[in-house]
Parts: sequence; C-alpha cells; structure tokens
Amino acid sequence: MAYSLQELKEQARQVRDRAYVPYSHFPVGAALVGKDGQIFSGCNVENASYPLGMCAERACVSMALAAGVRSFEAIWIMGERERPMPCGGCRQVLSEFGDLQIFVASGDGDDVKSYWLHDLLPESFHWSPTHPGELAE
Ligand SMILES: O=c1ccn([C@H]2C[C@H](O)[C@@H](CO)O2)c(=O)[nH]1
Repeated sequence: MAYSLQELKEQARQVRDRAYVPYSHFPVGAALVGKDGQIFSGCNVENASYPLGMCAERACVSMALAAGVRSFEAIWIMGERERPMPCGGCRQVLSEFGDLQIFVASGDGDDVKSYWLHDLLPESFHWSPTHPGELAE
C-alpha cells in the first residue's frame, strides 16, 4: 500500500519531542508504517539504570504489534542535531517482521538518508527457515 513519506516524517518529528533523555540528551522519534498504512510512533525512554533504556525503534514495534500489525513498509527515525542509525538490537528486532525501508534524518528531516534493512543487517538470524514472522501467526 502507498503511504505518505511526509506524514511518516511529521509523526517521527512530533514524537521526538516526547523522548525522555536526561542522560544522553539525544532525543529520537520513530514512526513505523504498516503494510495497511497505519502509522505507529515511539520515542526513546532512558533510565537511571542505563541498560534499561529503550530505543525509539523498538518502542514503535511494540505499539504496532499491540494493535495487531506485523508487517511493515518503512520506518522514519528522527534525531535532533545528528542523524541516528538504528543499533544492532533494533535491526534484529525489526528483521523479525521482514524487510523494510529505513529513513534516518535529523532536525526537520531535510537531510534524509535511506537504506533497506537487509543491507544494514545482512545474513541475519531467523528461527523460521521460511518467512520471518511466520512463527508468530
Ligand atoms: O537509532 C537510535 C539511536 C539511538 N537511540 C537512543 C538510545 C539512547 O537513548 C540515545 C543515545 O544513544 O538515543 C535511539 O532510540 N535510536
């Protein structure tokens, strides 16, 4: 299904303002669009116990799954002063649900770069030898 890249960017930019980042001061917003066109957004949420911090990307994967959406077209990841890149853990979590396009940008989103997940995480691990995500049906 076609989706609006402009709308995806706008949602990522808006949710970035809600990031809880007292330790890194590196706010990130992410917006994930499902194959059905629905958009799910999430921000990073840090913690005094540093390893418990949650990345924006995984936050929106949880929102989508809770709404019953498991296959995705794209994710827009928005930093503030610098373009972020999804960490290895988030690449693996996203890959559980198949391939998708990844847009990374900062500021108002004019400096965007795009990738395919399979290029950022080649030869990735999946439990199912067939289609990723099939086990979760
Ligand atoms: O793609 C990224 C990169 C970083 N962060 C978060 C993790 C941490 O809270 C802060 C600094 O790394 O930014 C994300 O949420 N997504």
